[in-house]
Amino acid sequence: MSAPLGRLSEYSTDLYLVTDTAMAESVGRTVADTVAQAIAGGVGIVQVRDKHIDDAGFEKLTVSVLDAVQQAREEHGIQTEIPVFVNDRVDVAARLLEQGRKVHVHVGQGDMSADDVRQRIGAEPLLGVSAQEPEHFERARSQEVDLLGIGPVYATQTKETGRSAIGPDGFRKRAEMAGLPAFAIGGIKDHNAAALRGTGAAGICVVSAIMTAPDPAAAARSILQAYTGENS
Ligand SMILES: Cc1ncc(COP(=O)(O)OP(=O)(O)O)c(N)n1
Ligand SMILES: Cc1nc(C(=O)O)sc1CCOP(=O)(O)O
Ligand SMILES: [Mg+2]
Repeated sequence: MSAPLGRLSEYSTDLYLVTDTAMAESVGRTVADTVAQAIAGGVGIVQVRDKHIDDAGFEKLTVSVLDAVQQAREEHGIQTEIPVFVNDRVDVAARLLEQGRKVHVHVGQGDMSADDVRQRIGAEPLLGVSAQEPEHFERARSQEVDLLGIGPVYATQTKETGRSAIGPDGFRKRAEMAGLPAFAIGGIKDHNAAALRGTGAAGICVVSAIMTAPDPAAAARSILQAYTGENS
């Protein structure tokens, strides 16, 4: 059985986009443009992820994404808020929060601990944690964590995870024991997203299939349809 969505229940959780600057640039787009187009296709959560720029550059990138999200919502009449997560950079997130910008944080097992992140950003922002093992789930349940990213579900070229793909069944088993809203991540494309339907996922996370797509709105729509089985 999947965990209740908790504080995520006010959002559209089915499709979560994690950005990659180099991928967007490789097809001649900015991250902000790609995010705006992906929102038109149904993305409901965004995470800003860039391992190559410094904190000042990352802060600027995140502000450009926050502005693009706001504009896209206005343009497409989207009432539901679209949360923007900062990947890893807790100091940047804290600075943006101090400036009154609404951001959230996602960290992995090798990053700052969830307890320390919570201490730094306060109670209000959402906190996501990558988790693979039962002990990760148990620890996250004892912390103020809102969601888990579990993967890689399929093989991925985007990140060297050092772990084998767990497949939809592996994801289902982990989502069942997680006790927190669980997002599937890793190698998810339109041709394999349907296998994640009914696995207890709160949603699916996608990087390359949207960031490198010639038409990010069409790509998002197609992955979302495959996953939910519904036509938009
Ligand atoms: C939603 C989501 N799930 C998992 C990850 C991976 O996080 P992490 O293990 O910290 O690896 P990096 O993304 O930092 O390389 C994620 N970013 N988002
Ligand atoms: C950032 C990330 N984390 C993963 C994990 O398994 O924790 S897999 C991954 C990259 C996913 O990219 P794509 O959709 O292009 O395969
Ligand atoms: Mg990380």
